[in-house]
Amino acid sequence: MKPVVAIVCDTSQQGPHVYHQVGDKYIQALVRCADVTPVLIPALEDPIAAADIFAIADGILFTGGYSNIQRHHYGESAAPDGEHEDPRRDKNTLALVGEVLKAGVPMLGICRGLQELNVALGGTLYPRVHEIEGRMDHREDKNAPVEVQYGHAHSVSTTEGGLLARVTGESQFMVNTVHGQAIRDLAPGLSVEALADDETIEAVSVDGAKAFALAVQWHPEWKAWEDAPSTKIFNAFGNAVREHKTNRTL
Ligand SMILES: N[C@@H](CCC(=O)NCCCC(=O)O)C(=O)O
Repeated sequence: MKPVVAIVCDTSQQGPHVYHQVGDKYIQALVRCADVTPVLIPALEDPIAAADIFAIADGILFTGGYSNIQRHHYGESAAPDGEHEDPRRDKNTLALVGEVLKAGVPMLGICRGLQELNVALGGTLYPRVHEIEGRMDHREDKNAPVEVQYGHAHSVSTTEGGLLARVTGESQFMVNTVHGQAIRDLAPGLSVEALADDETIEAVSVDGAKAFALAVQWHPEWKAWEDAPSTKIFNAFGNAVREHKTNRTL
């Protein structure tokens, strides 16, 4: 049996109903480049216990998502009306991060997932990084075709000797960019794994983690099999998940 990777869903309101959902590109990247079986975890009001998730999953993927983390989680006053938020996802993922690290379950965070890792461990975000002097606009052009939205947009430079540099074998490579928020204060216990030219933190790892614990601000899941660094990130995550499955005692 292949190892299982759990993905906590986004929620969205469709008419009178709440739906739980995960983008297909995350599922495809896990299947094709990590060789694991993805399972979707609904973002319940009363979150499923971490132990119950770990009983069925050998790794956790924290995906990207169009919603923004509610600002009170990182000490800011509420966002203006109309902000796209997903409090249910916040409640589920922010609590799960600490449990994942405590249990030594391998994790990969992508975009919102990186932001969740940072906020869960006590870091803060820029709610609109493009409004900060000297920073680039890291958002996609929503009117462009999706291939352009998720096409290479800027380079990142990896930290020498760091996890991401070892996984990709690269000191610099091109990434896409689809985010309006970004790390402001790095949480204690995280290390920078890559920076953009404007100093935006693009990847982090967890110091002294018991298992693979990497998060990136860009979207390696987008056609991961066509982009060498993306393939390597998912390969490395898959290998860590396989190792955890082999060694776990529960
Ligand atoms: N909303 C946050 C997070 C950005 C993010 O995760 N974007 C992903 C978009 C949808 C997807 O590709 O899954 C921000 O804007 O910083």
